[in-house]
Amino acid sequence: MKTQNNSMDKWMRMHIDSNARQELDDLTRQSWERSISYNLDYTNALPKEISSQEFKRIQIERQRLCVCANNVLEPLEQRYINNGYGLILFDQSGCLLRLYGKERFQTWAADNHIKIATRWSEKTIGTNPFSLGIQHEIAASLIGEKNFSRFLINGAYFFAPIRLENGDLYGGIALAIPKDSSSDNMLAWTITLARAIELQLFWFGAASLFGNMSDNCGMLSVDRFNGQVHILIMSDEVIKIFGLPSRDYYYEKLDNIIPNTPTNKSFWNIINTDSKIADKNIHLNVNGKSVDINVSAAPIRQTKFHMHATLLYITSIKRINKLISQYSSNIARYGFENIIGQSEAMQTIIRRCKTAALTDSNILLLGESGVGKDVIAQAIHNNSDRSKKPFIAINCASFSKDLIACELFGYENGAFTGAKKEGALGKFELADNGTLFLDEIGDMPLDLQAVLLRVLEEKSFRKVGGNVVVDVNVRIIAATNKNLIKKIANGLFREDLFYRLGIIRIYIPPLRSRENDIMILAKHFITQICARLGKPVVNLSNSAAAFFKNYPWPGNVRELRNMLEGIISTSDDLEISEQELRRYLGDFAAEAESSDHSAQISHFLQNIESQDECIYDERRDIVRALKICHNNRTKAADYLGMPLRTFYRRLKKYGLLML
Ligand SMILES: Nc1ncnc2c1ncn2[C@@H]1O[C@H](COP(=O)(O)OP(=O)(O)OP(=O)(O)O)[C@@H](O)[C@H]1O
Repeated sequence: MKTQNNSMDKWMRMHIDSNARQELDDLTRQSWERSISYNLDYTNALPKEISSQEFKRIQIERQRLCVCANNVLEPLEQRYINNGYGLILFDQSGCLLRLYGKERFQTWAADNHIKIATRWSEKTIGTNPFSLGIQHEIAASLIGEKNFSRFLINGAYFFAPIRLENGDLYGGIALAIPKDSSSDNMLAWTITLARAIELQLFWFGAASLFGNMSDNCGMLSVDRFNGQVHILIMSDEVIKIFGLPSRDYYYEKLDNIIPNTPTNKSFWNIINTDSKIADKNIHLNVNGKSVDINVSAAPIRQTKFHMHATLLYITSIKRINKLISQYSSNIARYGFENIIGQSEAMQTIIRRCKTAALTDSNILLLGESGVGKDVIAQAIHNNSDRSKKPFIAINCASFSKDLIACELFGYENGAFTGAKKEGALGKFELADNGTLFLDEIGDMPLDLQAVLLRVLEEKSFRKVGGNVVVDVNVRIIAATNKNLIKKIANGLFREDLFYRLGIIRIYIPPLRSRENDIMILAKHFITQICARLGKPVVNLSNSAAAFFKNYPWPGNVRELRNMLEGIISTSDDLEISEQELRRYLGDFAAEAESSDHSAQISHFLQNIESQDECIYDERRDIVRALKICHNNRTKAADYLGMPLRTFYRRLKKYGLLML
């Protein structure tokens, strides 16, 4: 009783006599001076109570701190903490989050107004070790009378800050004990506990960092405790795949995020059976949205740390499909540097294509089969702003009428018998933000042409069997070896689609009319083929070279390359002779010789319609646009995708202003 009275006397003296405060260390004394200046009622000063709503918010915000502190302190609370003392967890603002200790401690704490959902600041309760430690981010201990408020003088308090890896203050832990029971090394104990909590925070922080290392594959790790499944790691990619708001989901119950409903049964089976699985495609409903994922999972058991977790690697099916497409046939390998051609025609084409690549307008490539439309489309893509995005090609002639719609727009799950369960992405979605190359556009069925036109105009579409509108940002490059003008005249190709696709129209002439390119291309292919076959580079004899120039090349560049490959791979001669060429071409060579040049061409090209009409005729296009738009110039300019001012300049240029 005497000591208690002594302590009370000392405490009173410190309140009324500044000399009595000289024995305090500097930081504590300064805090006392400030507390006195606040005019606090030190006999009744209490920490501020926090509303339950605010406290709930703080608990969610500091979920990570609470869980990591629980991991360290709960085992202590159960086994080692004796009845007399306890531990107190604070957040970085001095909010008391949790008390750990047996019943006697809890009662003692309550008697001294040490309760959860209270905020401990110097301004409300005067000098106390918790706010002192938080304010200066230091370990602090205050015993009995060194505390400002009457309610703290019965105890001894040892506070240690809890910091994150980057040094930021995250909270604090305090050991509280009735004053008479305190001993010397208690601050060291508290600091050790704080370090243990920091280590937990670091470990989970590092695990999350690890989970975020890949942008493509998400990591979800869950922990099983008392029959509940909690989230340990949910990487940013998983948050994105599930379409959830971006925040910390640490230790949230998994079924709050992915409800354990029949739709999500396959996913919950993985969690509940806790087995190892690889690459399972799963359909989920998260937050009311359908999500298709590919999952690999592995259980983690760590007995020493009581860890019973499952680690899941999650990738969106959308992404996998995209990769499959990207890495199968859809790679734009060619740049303009790979396009060989010294002829004036080819040089002009390359110049025009380079300019066109910088715009976002649709491009229509016209020309016979094998002239290089595909390689030019790739080069345009690679020279455009979209070069880092997908280049997706589709050959419109190689699908049936029904299939091509699925190929272009994809389908929803169960859209038709035999459809994949998880549905499929179409080329439009795969090409989002990139380029869609519609090869052989002249062979697209008429009804699909109407759909395509709508997609080009609205920049959105519906999947086959689906209702959801999918927005896309795709640049179209279309190509054809068909005479579209003739097709339009025969009602087989939509005129409006022709104009929409051919905002920029580029005609690639056949090889026979690019005489200068034949030998350059031949030499280029010879070097390339010989290198690939590991053979010394072969020459062309003079007469073979002369034969080359006179041959009509109905198959254009493709034919030239195939012929050279056929000859080089079956002969060991170091020179390609004219005889060799004749032998390879057989009847074709004889035919080529037996008729005059123009007859040869028409013979070989009987299936290829003249492209001359396809050559870009701007005047004709403008007249046609005006006719379609009933002479409304604004509409006609829009129809051609031309700025109005340019349109007027063209009207003037072609003497059409009076129309
Ligand atoms: N200027 C060129 N330089 C280099 N290689 C070329 C050139 N033009 C065409 N080729 C090659 O010729 C072959 C045929 O070209 P490509 O497939 O681009 O023709 P295409 O006009 O798209 O034919 P199709 O109409 O049949 O689809 C390809 O292997 C391509 O690499």
